[in-house]
Amino acid sequence: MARNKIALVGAGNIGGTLALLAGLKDLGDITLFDIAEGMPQGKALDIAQASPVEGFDAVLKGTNDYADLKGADVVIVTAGVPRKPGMSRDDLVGINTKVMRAVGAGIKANCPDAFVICITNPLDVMVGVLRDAAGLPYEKVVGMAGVLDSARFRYFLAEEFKVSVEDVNAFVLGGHGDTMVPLVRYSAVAGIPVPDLIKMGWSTQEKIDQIVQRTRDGGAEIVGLLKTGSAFYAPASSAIQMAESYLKDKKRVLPCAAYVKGAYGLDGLYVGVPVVIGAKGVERIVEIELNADEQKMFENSVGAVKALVEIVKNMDATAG
Ligand SMILES: NC(=O)C1=CN([C@@H]2O[C@H](COP(=O)(O)OP(=O)(O)OC[C@H]3O[C@@H](n4cnc5c(N)ncnc54)[C@H](O)[C@@H]3O)[C@@H](O)[C@H]2O)C=CC1
Ligand SMILES: O=C([O-])CC(=O)C(=O)O
Repeated sequence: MARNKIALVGAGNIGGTLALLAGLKDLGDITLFDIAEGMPQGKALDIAQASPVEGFDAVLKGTNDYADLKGADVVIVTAGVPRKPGMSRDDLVGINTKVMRAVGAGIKANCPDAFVICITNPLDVMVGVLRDAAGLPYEKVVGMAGVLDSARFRYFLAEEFKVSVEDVNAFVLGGHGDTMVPLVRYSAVAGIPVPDLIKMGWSTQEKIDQIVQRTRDGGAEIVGLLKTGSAFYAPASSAIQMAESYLKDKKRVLPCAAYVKGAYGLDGLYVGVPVVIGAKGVERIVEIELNADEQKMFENSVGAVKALVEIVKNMDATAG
């Protein structure tokens, strides 16, 4: 059987990490695309030279030509600009909208059958712009954020409870911004809900509230430490988990920015909700019940995403 082909559009911090992880996990052949000349070629060669040591067989190619996306089964998009300290993700909307349109056109022309995972920020809005530019079916274009936000939440909870990260389940819904909604009620250790663990004296409501806030600020915490860019190891791991679920038809239930029409009372918007990812792409939107508080927070987050969608529309109107 021929190997799958993974195309990475954007070969920067996340793109390079994605290429290494895809190799280590034997996901297939890897093409690294970037507009910077030489850089994707250099990273591809470097990772190829790690393959004999790590023991994986993959064709690694670096390129500046969209035609090399032909035949890609999965495309992961990180092209664009990351934020620096003092900026919000939303400040990237102008510059990254232009990049998403160029990338979408490249995907449309070369690999319209691929499953596309967008990572570029501001995520929920960028995945919509990318989808529209690529013209792919909605279920084949999805955004990565919820897996990352939930991983941060899980990590902080595991630290607090002094248990393995593997035994902590948690969900973060909504847009990938300051309004994201870490769902305490749906978070659990080996099936024991966090509210029960508080009753059992494992933690306090106050500490859990602090963890919720640290999760919301998770990206900014790393931007503040790195100073020159944003997180890239955990974002790359998160997108690879989504790609693997598609390629292996694992049907993982993962929080992703998916196109929601009907569920959650939404009328067609990309926003973070739990979905099932399998061979058909986003195979199902999982509509969980939200209590009044959770619903209010979710609506607030949806409102923030919609406001940014309007900004993109206004940019277009102004540009004529
Ligand atoms: N969704 C999420 O949870 C997360 C999203 N991000 C976002 O991911 C994006 C990438 O982050 P990094 O890899 O750290 O940035 P980076 O700056 O290291 O890499 C971005 C790459 O995109 C390339 N690029 C720029 N314009 C391009 C174009 N038109 N076509 C192709 N390539 C182009 C640049 O040359 C650069 O190599 C940023 O927008 C960042 O905010 C970062 C972390 C988490
Ligand atoms: O904070 C940022 O700009 C990058 C990002 O989205 C994250 O790490 O969650």
